[in-house]
Amino acid sequence: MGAPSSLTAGLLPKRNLNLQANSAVGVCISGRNCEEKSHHTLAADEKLGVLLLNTGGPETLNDVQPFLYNLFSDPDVIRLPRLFQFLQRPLAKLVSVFLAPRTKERYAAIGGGSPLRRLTDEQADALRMALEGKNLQADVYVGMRYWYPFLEEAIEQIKRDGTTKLVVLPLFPQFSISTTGSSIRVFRQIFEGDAYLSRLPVSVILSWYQRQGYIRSMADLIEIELAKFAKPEEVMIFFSAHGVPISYVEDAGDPYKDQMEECVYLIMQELKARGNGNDHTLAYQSRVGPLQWLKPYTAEVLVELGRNGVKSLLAVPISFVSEHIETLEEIDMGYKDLALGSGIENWRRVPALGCTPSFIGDLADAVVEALPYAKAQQTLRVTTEESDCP
Ligand SMILES: C=CC1=C(C)c2cc3[nH]c(cc4nc(cc5[nH]c(cc1n2)c(C)c5CCC(=O)O)C(CCC(=O)O)=C4C)c(C)c3C=C
Ligand SMILES: [Fe+2]
Repeated sequence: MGAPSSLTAGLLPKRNLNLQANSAVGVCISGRNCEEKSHHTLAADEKLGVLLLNTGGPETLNDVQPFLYNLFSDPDVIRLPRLFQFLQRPLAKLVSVFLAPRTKERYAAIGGGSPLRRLTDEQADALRMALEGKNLQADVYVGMRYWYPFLEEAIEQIKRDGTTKLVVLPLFPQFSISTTGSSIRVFRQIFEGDAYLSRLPVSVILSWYQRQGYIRSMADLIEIELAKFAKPEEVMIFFSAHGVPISYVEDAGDPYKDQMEECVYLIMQELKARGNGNDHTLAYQSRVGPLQWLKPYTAEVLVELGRNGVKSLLAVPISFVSEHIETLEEIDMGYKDLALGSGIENWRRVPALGCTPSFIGDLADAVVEALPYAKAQQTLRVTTEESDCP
């Protein structure tokens, strides 16, 4: 099983991360304690559901502004002091209208919309089949935070289908308040006060970046791309993670940065164990707005590497498991042009994991391992002392 999860090492300080109120879920921090592998049978009358969480993305250019409005209306994306929270929606309107024209151009450059819905549906199908291969019948649902199919719709369907046990699996390897945290908050709000849902045993996988199956799948993809360079040993492996404002980490206790660093460390360890001694670096992309975000910024590091004489670079998107605008446009177009203009001569990018069989198989294992932790009417406690995982 994966390396010890740092999630439990105080990475979710009790300070501000508001995940501790009453909730009808158990927590399985997958890859850490849930060792009993892949052998779980459901009673004949049980109906298992797996809910995949993702952001969603605009499917057409007309969807872009309302998608951005939904995104910036999220108090976990623009975090306002309580006193100013009445400004959230007007601000979301303003920012979404301001950003829409440029964002539309960017979605136009990747074919007129986000592929995220199609790709997530494909992952859901692949996961359902992988579970079937482990003799586990499950309905796999997709719940998007900011666009169709919305999380709320997915939960309605889960109820309509008479689900008797649910595993919640965010498609983000690392936990951030702005991604998994936001979806789980909404999930809990919906569950509270609903008679059926509050009795439904649920297991939430908060992060899974340390799972061996995921780490090995990433290392496989990196090795495949490395082999395409003329001199693989001279390639700089450049991990580019989605950024978040620094205040998330420093003030709100977001474990995202620590998990990201540990994730990169584990992938590099795996590559080293396979005999790859490449240099590597981690930087953060996709900054929006005037705040300071996690540093170093991807654009700045690329320029610096070019200036320092790095000639071959392999970009590895590390916070995403499917292709979307930030891989297809931001990295493949923006950062690639910048790198080539800065002196880097050989550029390649590792594809997102998508439906890579070893990866989907590992997600299926994570689901199976989470099952014993499904609980109803429990307190969702995710700090060191209070995790439900033994
Ligand atoms: C780990 C993944 C992500 C983190 C962390 C994250 C934080 C974050 N994002 C914004 C602003 C935007 N996000 C947008 C789209 C978008 N973001 C993610 C992932 C993370 N976001 C995904 C998967 C998507 C959908 C991509 C698609 O193909 O549609 C957008 C719109 C697109 C763009 O401009 O790039 C914005 C804007 C903030 C402010 C934030 C942290 C606070
Ligand atoms: Fe985002």
